[in-house]
Order: sequence, then C-alpha cells, then structure tokens
Amino acid sequence: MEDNLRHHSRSLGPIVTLYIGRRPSIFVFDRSLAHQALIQNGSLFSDRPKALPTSKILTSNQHSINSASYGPTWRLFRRNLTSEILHPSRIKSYSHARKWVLDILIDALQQKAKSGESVEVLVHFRYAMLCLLAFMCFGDKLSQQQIKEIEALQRRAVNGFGRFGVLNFWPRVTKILLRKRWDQLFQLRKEREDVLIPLLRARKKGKDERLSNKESDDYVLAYVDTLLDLELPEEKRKLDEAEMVTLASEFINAGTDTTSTALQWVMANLVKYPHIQERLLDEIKQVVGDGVEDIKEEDLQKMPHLKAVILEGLRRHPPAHFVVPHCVTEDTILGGYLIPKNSNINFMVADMGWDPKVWEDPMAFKPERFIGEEVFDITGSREIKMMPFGVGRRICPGLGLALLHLEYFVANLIWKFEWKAMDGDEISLEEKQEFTIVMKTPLMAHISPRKC
Ligand code: HEM
Repeated sequence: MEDNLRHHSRSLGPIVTLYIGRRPSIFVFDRSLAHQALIQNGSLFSDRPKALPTSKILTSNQHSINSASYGPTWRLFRRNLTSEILHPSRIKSYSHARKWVLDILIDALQQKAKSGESVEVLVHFRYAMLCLLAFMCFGDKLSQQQIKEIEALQRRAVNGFGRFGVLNFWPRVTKILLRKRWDQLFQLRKEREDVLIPLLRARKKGKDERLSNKESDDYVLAYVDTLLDLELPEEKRKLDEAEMVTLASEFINAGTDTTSTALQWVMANLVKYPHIQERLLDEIKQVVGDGVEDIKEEDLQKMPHLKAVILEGLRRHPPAHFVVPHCVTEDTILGGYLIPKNSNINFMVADMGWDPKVWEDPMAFKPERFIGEEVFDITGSREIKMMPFGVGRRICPGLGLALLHLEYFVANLIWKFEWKAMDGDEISLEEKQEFTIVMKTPLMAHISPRKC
C-alpha cells in the first residue's frame, strides 16, 4: 500500500484521502502542511483515533490505556513519561544499565568473532535493547529466560499485526468465522499478563519493603514505580494490574524494535561504505585517544561525525514510515483542503526526509550533510526537514533516549570491532514492512576485534 501511496503523492498532490473503514484516512506528504497541522494547529491533531476492537483487547477492555488514549488520560501518561522516566536527568541515572547491556552485547559479539561465524546483528541488537528497556521498566536485571519470554510475546504480537487486524473489519462476523483467531488474541493478552504481572508484583513488594525500611540504597526509579503511584484523574482511582501491564509493554515495545531497527540500518551503511566507518573510527580515536576500553557517554558530545551518521541513518531509513495515526478534532482547512472532523490523519515520515527540494541526492547515505549545521532541529519546530520521531504534541517522548542509545552503541561497536560484509555479499538496502521497516535481507556481518 505504501508504494501505492507514494505513487499517488506524485500524481495527486500533497494530501491523499483514502476511505478505509468508516472514517476517511488522510495522508499528508507535504512538509509545510505537516508543519501547519502539527505545530500551528497542534491541539486539533493531537488525539488518537478511538481504539479498534483488537487493540482494546491487547490494551485494556474499558480504557485505551496506551498511546491510543486521549484527553486527560493521555496527558497524565505523557506527563508521567516525560517528567519522570524519560526526563534527561533521569536518563542519566541509567548509565550503569547501559554499560551492563553493552558488556552483554560485546561478549556475545566477541564469541562470534572468535568462532569466525558471521553475525546476524539484529538478533543481538534486539536482545540488548530489550534488556535495557526491561531494566528501565521493572528496575531489575532480568534473567535471560525472562527476556526470551518477553521477546517471544513481542514477536507474536508484531507478527500478528496483520492477522489480528483483519478481525476489526466486521467483528460480529469474524467472531463467528474467525473464532480461533479471536481466541489466539485473548491467549496472547493472557500470556503477556502471566509473564509481566509477577515482575510488577515483585517490584511493588520491593517498593513497600524499601518504604518500611526507610534505608537509602542505590535504588533507581523504574517506570512501574511511577505507574504504581499514578491516579486516573476522572475516576480518582489507581491503575489496575492489567492497565499497568499494557503501559509497561508499550514502553518496552516502543523503545526496542524502533531503536534496534535504526541500529541495524546504521550499521548496514557503515558496512556498505567502509570509508564512512573509517572516518567515524578516526573521530572516536581523536576524542578518546588509544588504549581505552569503552567509549563513555560523556565522550559522545565531542563527536559531531557520530551524530551526523545517526541523523543520516534516521533520515534515510526511518524505522517508521508513518507516524501513529492522529485524529482530527474539528473541521479544519489545511492548504486549501477540508480536513473533516473525526477523520484519521497520518504523516508520511519517509517521504519528508527524502524530499529532493531539501536534500540533494536524497537516497544516498551522506552523513556530511549534517556536519556544520548549528544543531540540527529534529523536533521540526521551525521547519520540518525530516520527522523520524514525529513532531508536535505527539512527538516521540523517547527521542532523547533513542538518540543516546544509538550514539552509545554505534560508537562502541565501531571502537571494538571492524565490520565487513561477508565475502562476496552485497549489502542490500531493500526494505520490508514489519512492525517497523526492517531490512528485507537482514544484515549478516563479519566482525574482527580491533587492536585499539
Ligand atoms: C529510533 C528510535 C525511535 C523512533 C524512530 C521512534 C519513533 C516514534 C514515532 C514516529 C512515534 C509516533 C509519533 C506520532 O504519532 O506523531 C513515536 C511514539 C512513541 N514513542 Fe517512539 N521512537 C523511538 C524510540 C522510542 C523510545 C526509546 C521510547 C521510550 C521507551 C519511545 C516511546 C514512544 C511512545 C510512548 C510513543 C507514543 C507517544 C504518544 O502517543 O503520546 N520511542 N515514536
């Protein structure tokens, strides 16, 4: 469908309307219209469409307790995320967790390097990101078994995206004709609760004990700690366990697949273009000198070329080619087009970053485009040149964390290993739609330890 839309964009103009289901779905291709919608009229476009029947089951039956929520509930969750767990000062407090995960990743890669086998990088990146997000969520280093269980559930939810989506078309009919599939959906929800509720309870118990002991320790706030304290404003009650499971798994999912996909795309380009990898290694050497073990987080600030590589990766290969749909709360005129109240509206992230009016030779991977710019405004507050994290009120609240993860892991991966394509392999940049847009042929790399 995406190719189809892109084709229409050229022939039909900056906005395309499709009739999918009961409401019109509007797709905005034009950067200045997106700016007008999301920055100037932000409040009219900051709701999400009402949740579909299957998402209600995967989230919570009564409320849409996730990013599909709107009004005071959404504002509460958003504030909780941005002022507590994803606040820059809090992000700093997880640096020991990042180091722990880096060691796990490097150990696994070193074993591969020793054996001379090729590395299927995405598998390792996903595992590493999941360890990290699960730690931030539950405040504990989970065992390999626990991580594998969460990962398996995540993969089933992602792979079931299309299969379960079909159930929404005519639920009364599909409940009879596709009964088994509905049962699988309920089963998935139940299994997710079976895996995550014990973690939630363990954290709550630990929290209660800490309160009664009143002893200070090296405790770091976890996302579920904040959920345990939260109160729904309209109902004046705390969240129940099922609702906390929904928010916890959204937190983990939102930060895992997106970041590991972006990491794979960046590394694929560094393998494909060895001169860019060399350039990056030179910069790292200049900043840290020879002989250091790891690249520290404070060092990243002194690496403009690294930042440029990450930005170019996100521009050329945004993990999401659309944002999550927004809903229009009032009839609005946008660039001369009527956008009717209650329609769903989406913004074509990839097309905006590939606009030849802004980017010369847009499909080429050229990090140097970002060198020399003051600081590139990825939030699009003045002008949208690309929007891998969305823009406006619904912009990804994990933006700062994601950039830090990408910079930290790429710098260390390049510092520790030389990355090469397998003999005779061409790195193909063809895409495939999963939950994010992944590499159609996953990156298989040959790595050898550097003697820095
Ligand atoms: C490279 C990594 C990432 C990319 C490209 C990305 C991209 C996006 C995009 C495009 C949206 C939708 C914006 C919209 O609807 O207008 C979004 C929403 C969201 N992201 Fe991210 N994201 C990334 C990492 C993260 C991380 C690390 C977290 C935190 C754990 C996170 C949490 C969220 C949440 C909770 C939402 C929903 C926000 C809302 O509806 O208010 N993301 N992200």
